[in-house]
Amino acid sequence: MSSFEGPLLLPPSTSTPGAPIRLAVASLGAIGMAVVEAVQSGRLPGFTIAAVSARDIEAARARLAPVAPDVPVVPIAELEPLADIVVECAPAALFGEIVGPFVANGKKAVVLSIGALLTHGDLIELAGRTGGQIIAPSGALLALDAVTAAAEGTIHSIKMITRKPVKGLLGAPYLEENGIDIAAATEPVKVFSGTAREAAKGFPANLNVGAALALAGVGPDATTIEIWADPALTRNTHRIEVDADSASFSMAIENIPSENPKTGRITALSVLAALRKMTAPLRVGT
Ligand SMILES: NC(=O)C1=CN([C@@H]2O[C@H](COP(=O)(O)OP(=O)(O)OC[C@H]3O[C@@H](n4cnc5c(N)ncnc54)[C@H](O)[C@@H]3O)[C@@H](O)[C@H]2O)C=CC1
Ligand SMILES: O=C([O-])CC(=O)C(=O)O
Repeated sequence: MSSFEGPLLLPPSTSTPGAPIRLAVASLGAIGMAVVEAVQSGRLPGFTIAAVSARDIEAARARLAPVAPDVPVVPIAELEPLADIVVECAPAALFGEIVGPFVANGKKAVVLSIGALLTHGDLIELAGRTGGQIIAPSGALLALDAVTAAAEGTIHSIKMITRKPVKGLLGAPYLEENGIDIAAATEPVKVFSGTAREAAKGFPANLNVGAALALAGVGPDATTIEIWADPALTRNTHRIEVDADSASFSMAIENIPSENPKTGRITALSVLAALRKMTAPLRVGT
């Protein structure tokens, strides 16, 4: 469950009509920095970076200096009063601390550590009570539009097969707990087969896409995940296979890693696309 135990404050605070929507970015890793750079360069009209948080405040100020010298770097607990929306892109363990204050105040949270949502159902309920909203963009995955549409009917089965370069999986608790050593692998190794819930627990920094697929479709216990470490790969690849009463489909994505080898470059772009859709006169896709 969430560690967030803050107050439930109603009604939601709002920004001045016509003013840019104020974004808080937590934190300044591969995704956060890409979002800040895009907004600062004017690629997302109508939005402004109001504040960021980081583990090392001085290092973050130095990182921001060339692109956003005036943006305040503040502790996570100080973000909410400064912004309308938070972009959560920090280690999963900080999820409740980052998202809680925003949804408690009827605000939106765009979240990337989607695996953490499986143990923070209380925050979804909280958002339901306050009028806040938790938005999980497609991130590094594809086809969530078709999965959510199929879920309006009956989905018979959903499976995802993830293949990652070895360095995209190193350090995952599941590997350490089960004594699986992939560092010296010379051919593809199947390291996990189970449910999306088990995958989120065992690979908290590597498999948010499994949790996203589960939440879009039939839930974490009915979604099947297979994970392979493949030393020949340079891209994180995800193939999903869906069988529903409305359609059957299988789709795959090959993600070019960002500066963080666990994270595909497309993830930060999906945040920009999700934010843009919030105010766009035309929305394409569900
Ligand atoms: N939904 C999706 O499809 C995807 C989700 N993700 C998830 O998004 C999140 C962010 O990913 P990346 O940007 O690649 O991670 P990253 O590791 O590049 O950045 C995380 C940042 O959080 C900072 N941090 C650590 N402790 C902190 C603290 N106590 N307070 C504030 N900041 C702190 C780190 O210094 C780092 O700058 C991760 O949870 C990752 O698993 C990543 C890729 C795809
Ligand atoms: O799901 C994740 O956390 C990251 C991922 O697989 C990718 O970027 O391809």
